[in-house]
Amino acid sequence: MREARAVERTVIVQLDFGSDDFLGQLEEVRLLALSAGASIAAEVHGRRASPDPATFAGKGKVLEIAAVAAAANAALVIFNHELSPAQERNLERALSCRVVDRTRLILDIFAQRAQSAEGKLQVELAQLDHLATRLVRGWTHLERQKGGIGLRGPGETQLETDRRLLGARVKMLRQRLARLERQRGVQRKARQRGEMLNVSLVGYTNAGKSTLFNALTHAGAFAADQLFATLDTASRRLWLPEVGHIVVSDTVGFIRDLPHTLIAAFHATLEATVQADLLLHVVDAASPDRATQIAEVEKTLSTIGGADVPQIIVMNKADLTGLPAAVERDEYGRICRVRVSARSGEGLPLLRQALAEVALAKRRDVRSKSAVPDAPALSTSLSEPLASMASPAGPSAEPVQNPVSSL
Ligand SMILES: Nc1nc2c(ncn2[C@@H]2O[C@H](COP(=O)(O)OP(=O)(O)OP(=O)(O)O)[C@@H](O)[C@H]2O)c(=O)[nH]1
Ligand SMILES: [Mg+2]
Repeated sequence: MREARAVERTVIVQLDFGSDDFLGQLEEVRLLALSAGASIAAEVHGRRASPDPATFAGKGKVLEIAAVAAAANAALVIFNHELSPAQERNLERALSCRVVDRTRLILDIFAQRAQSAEGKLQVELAQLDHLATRLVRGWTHLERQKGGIGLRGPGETQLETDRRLLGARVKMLRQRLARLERQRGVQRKARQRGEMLNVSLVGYTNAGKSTLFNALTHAGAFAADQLFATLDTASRRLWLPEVGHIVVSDTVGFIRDLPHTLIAAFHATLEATVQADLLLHVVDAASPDRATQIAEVEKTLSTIGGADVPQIIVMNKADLTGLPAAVERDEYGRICRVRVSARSGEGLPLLRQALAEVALAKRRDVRSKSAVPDAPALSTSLSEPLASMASPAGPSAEPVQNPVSSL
């Protein structure tokens, strides 16, 4: 949609309202800013009981930010918070430079990354939604002022035109998206009816989903130490010995407080993502924030209808934690957690085995439902791959026979 912009000197502002994860959130906004292409010139932190309604930060803090921004010759101030349109406006006036809040920052990264026609439409829709609230609120604000002094100016006409154009564009984008969604729905139904297992990689941004996707499928998906490196869903077939092909999809990562405009615009894609037979929930096991990140992913999954889809937790980046590859099984004997390193490849045989078990279970299920005549032959072929994989002769078999209980 847009060319990557020139590097902008940026000041990051984060206020502490009593969060128990101030440092984790600070680390995250740094990575977000860098992912958007900003250069971080300075940071301002502070503590407050609650946001100031007019300027979010208090008077003294706003003066401090202004001084820091001027000294750093910054063109942009990023607030790692959600600002109201009025707060944004007031701050821009007080700081004499552009102010971007967390939502707009994330929207900007999405806008830079979108590749597919659908992704671009979704990001534009989210941006217009975001802009619309600002225009509408700006408009009421202006209306009130102008009503007071009884003047009508070009600014008002401009806003009115923009608003009408905006409405038309939003409508057109929604129609185009609906068409693409219908097409995809048809493809998905066809896929789901089959015996082939559909697996989606989900997880917090930067957890290593694309790296794992590449390691499993030998696809060339873009993986980078950036937030939201992936925006478009990519699917590849993965061949598993004794099972055949399964389909694995790599998707957009989740983040704390994913802007609701984005969830709304990406709803169809996200929903399609989680309508898989199995979710591989990839976790950056080396991150000190992994517990919060897991909880955030669970939260997002439940808003997009994915809470009930079977899940295997993949504790990734084992090379950084120094812990060995391992699997953990639930009370029914099904693999529920795997520890791997997508980078070194350690533990991937265990993950493939977990996928094979689920794929075979789905096949069994589909065949028993449709009561195909060759069902008895299946039970033989089913037991073979599992037995051969569980054989102590196989290099990946050992940890499966001795599952660890605390990954
Ligand atoms: N040390 C180590 N780094 C890893 C591993 N897996 C991924 N990474 C690194 O983590 C960073 C993020 O990896 P990606 O695969 O792009 O992560 P992602 O979850 O797809 O991220 P988004 O698409 O941005 O949501 C990259 O720098 C990877 O090289 C791993 O097993 N070990
Ligand atoms: Mg990715």
